[in-house]
Amino acid sequence: MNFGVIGAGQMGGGIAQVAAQSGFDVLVQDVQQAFLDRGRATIEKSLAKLHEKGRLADAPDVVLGRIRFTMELQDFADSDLVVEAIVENEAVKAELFRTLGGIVKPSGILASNTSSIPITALASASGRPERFIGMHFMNPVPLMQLVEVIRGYQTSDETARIVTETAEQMGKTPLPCNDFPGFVSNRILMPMLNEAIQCVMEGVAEPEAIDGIMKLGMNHPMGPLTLADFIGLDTCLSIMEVLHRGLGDDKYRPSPLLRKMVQAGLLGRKSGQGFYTY
Ligand SMILES: CC(=O)CC(=O)SCCNC(=O)CCNC(=O)[C@H](O)C(C)(C)COP(=O)(O)OP(=O)(O)OC[C@H]1O[C@@H](n2cnc3c(N)ncnc32)[C@H](O)[C@@H]1OP(=O)(O)O
Ligand SMILES: NC(=O)C1=CN([C@@H]2O[C@H](COP(=O)(O)OP(=O)(O)OC[C@H]3O[C@@H](n4cnc5c(N)ncnc54)[C@H](OP(=O)(O)O)[C@@H]3O)[C@@H](O)[C@H]2O)C=CC1
Repeated sequence: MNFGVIGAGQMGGGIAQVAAQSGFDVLVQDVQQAFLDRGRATIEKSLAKLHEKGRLADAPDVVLGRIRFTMELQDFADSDLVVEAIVENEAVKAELFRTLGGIVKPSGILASNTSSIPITALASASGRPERFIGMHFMNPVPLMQLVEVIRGYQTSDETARIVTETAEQMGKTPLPCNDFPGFVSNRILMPMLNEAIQCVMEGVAEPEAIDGIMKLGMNHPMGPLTLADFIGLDTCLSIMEVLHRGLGDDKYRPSPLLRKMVQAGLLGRKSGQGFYTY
């Protein structure tokens, strides 16, 4: 399978890596060489770690050898499946899919790894709504089991079947859902993270105590503020805005502190500072 990935950030890099681990020929695109270099370095580090633990079937070099890096969208003409993992912004994603729809061969499937943006709207932009779907991986992709498979209004049964089988070939567990704001994962997860941020703002407890209470009290692997920093506070804000706008209920209102931190450029782990310093 010719497997395409757009965006070499934390999600795109992880998706490309797992696709290559499964034996697919992978092509990754980003808008600057520096982002491609950073993505490649992250993949190398992750492969080395998995190899050290005996969790890779092939040598890291062999897996890496299946991944090509490019800045040209035209290179995706022959892709069988392209997964988009660029910034969580509907206008930017729609523009990309308008372009990709004119490049990728007609039988190719286009998928978005979006956390919350309506699949049906992106499908319309692509010009091939029956061969468009949400393929939502979890962070960190090499370690997390789930792929949420989101059908848009016009997604065909054939497209859903191919993408489900592909996720299984990647060693993941695909679970289906329909196209509603935030799908299942972020409709349930993100309000909890937002509430934890609101607790910081209201002085209910210090960040370390909030995280500790949720880790020790609920057996969560990471506290909500650590997880928000890990996901990226900009991505968390975008998701809350989609939930608030899409469901029209003030219970999804983004915390003003979350908004302020994003305005200040405190995006969590990826910027070096969020609720914690990295
Ligand atoms: C926003 C969205 O749209 C959707 C989302 O993705 S929401 C986010 C979903 N993800 C989560 O909720 C993650 C919650 N956290 C966890 O499940 C766990 O903390 C975790 C799986 C990330 C890590 O597991 P952990 O038990 O805490 O152990 P930890 O010691 O931190 O890491 C385990 C090992 O994996 C390694 N590891 C971490 N990331 C890795 C990666 N990308 N590749 C390879 N190895 C990795 C670590 O280096 C560590 O190795 P050592 O044992 O040698 O130190
Ligand atoms: N973070 C998470 O935990 C999860 C995120 N997602 C979703 O995955 C997507 C990517 O998130 P994430 O990897 O965290 O984000 P990152 O910021 O790590 O990566 C996004 C990448 O896409 C690049 N990019 C931005 N605009 C374009 C464009 N027009 N064309 C090509 N590349 C572009 C970015 O470059 P630049 O640096 O210039 O912005 C960056 O390299 C989002 O839709 C997000 O909601 C899904 C599951 C989990």
